[in-house]
Amino acid sequence: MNSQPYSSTEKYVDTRFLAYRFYTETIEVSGMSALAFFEAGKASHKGKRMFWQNREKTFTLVGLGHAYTLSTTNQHGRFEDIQKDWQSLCKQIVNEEHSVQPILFGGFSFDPLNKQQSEWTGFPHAYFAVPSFQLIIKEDRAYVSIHLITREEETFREFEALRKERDKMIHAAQVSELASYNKPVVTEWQELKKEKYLDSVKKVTAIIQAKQAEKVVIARALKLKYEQALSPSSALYQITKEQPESFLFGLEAEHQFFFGATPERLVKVENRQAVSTCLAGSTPRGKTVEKDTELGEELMRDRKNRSEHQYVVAMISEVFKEHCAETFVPRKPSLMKIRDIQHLYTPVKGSLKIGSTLFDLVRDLHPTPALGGEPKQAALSLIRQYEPMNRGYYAAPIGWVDAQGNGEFAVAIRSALLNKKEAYLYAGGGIVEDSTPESEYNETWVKFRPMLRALGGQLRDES
Ligand SMILES: C=C(O[C@H]1C=CC=C(C(=O)O)[C@@H]1O)C(=O)O
Ligand SMILES: [Mg+2]
Repeated sequence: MNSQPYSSTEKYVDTRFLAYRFYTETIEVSGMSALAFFEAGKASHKGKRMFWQNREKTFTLVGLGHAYTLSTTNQHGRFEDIQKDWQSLCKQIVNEEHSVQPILFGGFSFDPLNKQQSEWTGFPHAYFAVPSFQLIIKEDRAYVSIHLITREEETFREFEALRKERDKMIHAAQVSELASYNKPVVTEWQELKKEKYLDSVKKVTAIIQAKQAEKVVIARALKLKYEQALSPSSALYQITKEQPESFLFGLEAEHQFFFGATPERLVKVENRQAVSTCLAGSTPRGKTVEKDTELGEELMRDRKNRSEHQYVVAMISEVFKEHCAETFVPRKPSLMKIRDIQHLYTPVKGSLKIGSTLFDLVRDLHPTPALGGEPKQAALSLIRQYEPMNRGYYAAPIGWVDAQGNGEFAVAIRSALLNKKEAYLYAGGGIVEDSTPESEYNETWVKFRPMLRALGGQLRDES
């Protein structure tokens, strides 16, 4: 089954990987908590762990250790580079597995051309890894795979050592009492560059009114400080408990941990069927059913929010038409209601054309006008000019791909970066011609809520 990765899309072949052998071995294990397995990797794989759970909760992935990492400094061809290297690596897979496939997990930064100094010291502009130990939970069954990618001829001993380590971590994850974590205690709070943010929204709105762009997403950050170093396991525990209806992701890079609970899918490809999500336009949840319904109905009728949303639908539909033989787009949005917020939502579907891949869609979709703006390049340069920060991986594509080119990427919003005893939280909103700084500022508070809950920060009561 692995002999023909990306079967119809042999655009890229690279000889650099010919000397490598990619060994995989999978066993099925009885029920295990993904979080317990993540925690079991702490001693030996801290800084090299990953976590993913899809929105439907039908697919969970934990990766521990790096069998191989892929990165690139090529700012303009980073999506192609990662795809090409992954395809080349997959050709070196020695033994076929039928139950599960090896997975490459990682992400891209939002904008490699943004040169502002930032807190994102551990994260290159493209950062992907094949985990040494991969746990997959799907259809209520759990599988642990070992991956070994090596140029050595003699692998028997190395593989034996990996098996021993695997068994130790599985044992630890199965027998350890399921940890529960208290929320961390915040000692200090900062709204970073609040005045600059408000001023940027004002200026960008004026630029849009002067017809130099149609929509631009402007974001800001909060910085929280703690007495103790923050724990990735604790952060994942909180979002697993509190944000069940979102994609959950976590990615370690050296001593930093980027994680989040995002409702927004960038794109999924399964058996050459592609799905994306247009998500833009927001209002809080109401305290009562009546209030909630009223807020939802107002959102559906609201001119400003409908226009924010429509730019996203138009752009995603355009990209899908390029890469898909048939595209399906509902005529009007519906509401996506999640714990803290309601959004206008339009799913887009299509069947991939021969020659198009998941990475092609990621490259052409990112950033959609839900995170960048319209027109794309003008919006990106306005963000570089006016937004008082460097987004790093916030609002960027995070996700996975398997050896056959199936996979899924989410848009990394409702997210935070943990950096030792500090956390940076990010949120933004779509600026259109009738935006106001105050309402955009209030909207960011609603979007901060999932991460504030996970990280023990104060919630602002909005409704
Ligand atoms: C930019 C964010 O959200 C985007 C996604 C959904 C709704 C949005 C909005 O209504 O402005 C944003 O475009 C964020 O959560 O930081
Ligand atoms: Mg908005």
